[in-house]
Amino acid sequence: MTVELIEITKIYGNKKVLDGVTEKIESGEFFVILGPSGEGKSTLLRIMAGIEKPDKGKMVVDGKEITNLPPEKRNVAMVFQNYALYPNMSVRDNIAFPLKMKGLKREEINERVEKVAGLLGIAEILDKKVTKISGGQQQRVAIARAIVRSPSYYLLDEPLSNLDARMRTVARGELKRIQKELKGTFIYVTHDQKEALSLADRVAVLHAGKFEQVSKPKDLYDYPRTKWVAEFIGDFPMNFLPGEVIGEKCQEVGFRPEWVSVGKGEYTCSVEAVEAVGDSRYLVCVFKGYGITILSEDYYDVGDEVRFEVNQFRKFKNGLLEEY
Ligand SMILES: Nc1ncnc2c1ncn2[C@@H]1O[C@H](COP(=O)(O)OP(=O)(O)OP(=O)(O)O)[C@@H](O)[C@H]1O
Repeated sequence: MTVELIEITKIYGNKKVLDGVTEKIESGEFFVILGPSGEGKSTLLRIMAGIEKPDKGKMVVDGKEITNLPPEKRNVAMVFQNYALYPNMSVRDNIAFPLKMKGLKREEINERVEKVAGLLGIAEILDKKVTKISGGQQQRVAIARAIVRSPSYYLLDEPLSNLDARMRTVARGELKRIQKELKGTFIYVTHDQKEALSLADRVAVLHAGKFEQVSKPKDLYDYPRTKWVAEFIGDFPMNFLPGEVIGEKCQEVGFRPEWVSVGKGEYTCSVEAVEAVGDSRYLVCVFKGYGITILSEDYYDVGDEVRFEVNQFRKFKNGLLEEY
């Protein structure tokens, strides 16, 4: 189902945490809200869940306004960071709980629980106590419990954060597969850009109370609309130089560390620090008095002079991307 946010505003004390957030999330979309800590991601998700009320603005699901509906009337699935399973119950009873609350018949409950357990690969542990299964399995049970009711939309707040890095990558893949099978509208909050860029159909970057950019992951990386986004996205921030430094008639140019060729070209910079990643290295350099970072496949060390050329760049004016 489509989820529309219209001018959502939230004020705590004298701080405007959300300042008119507006966006239409399409049916079946995997929509990720990305932003640094404290920008209001969880607040926005709580408003979408109905746990919190906005000071201004509306929320519309499939054309129907639900701004003032409490969570239990919204048919929304929520998976939060600190999922709480019922420790005295089996996996099966945990997943079945929301259906029992709804008063469904036993056969229907069993059928739905088994279907969702199959989807999440936890069919074999249905009769175990939740205290006797691993953290990763508990996470899946929490997801299963949230999705078993066939909700209208799904809210996920950093649901994979207590898994280790390798498990997290596997779990991401599974989550994406589940979302496709369910054809669900997933709204997922994270501060982890790798997670956002690998999961999302579209990413919304939340900054200063607004969605500063809403784009496909690749566009967000290749065409950041503001300097702030360009510096926030990427292992290293985008490099910025006054246009004239590389002979361009514009206020500023921005280029990513890998948008250069190293070992040839008309420019020279000196290496101040090196960060090795796999078989490449980021060279943190000084170029004509400006700090830049470039990616090299060859070995360079601190103090070396490096030739390079810029293969592509973006033009910026007053902190905004010029039209492309
Ligand atoms: N109930 C509340 N009362 C007062 N201030 C709050 C309340 N909830 C959140 N805030 C403040 O609103 C801001 C946004 O908080 P929120 O938890 O939404 O951010 P976030 O982007 O989700 O951060 P994180 O990634 O760390 O969870 C913070 O400055 C926080 O201190």
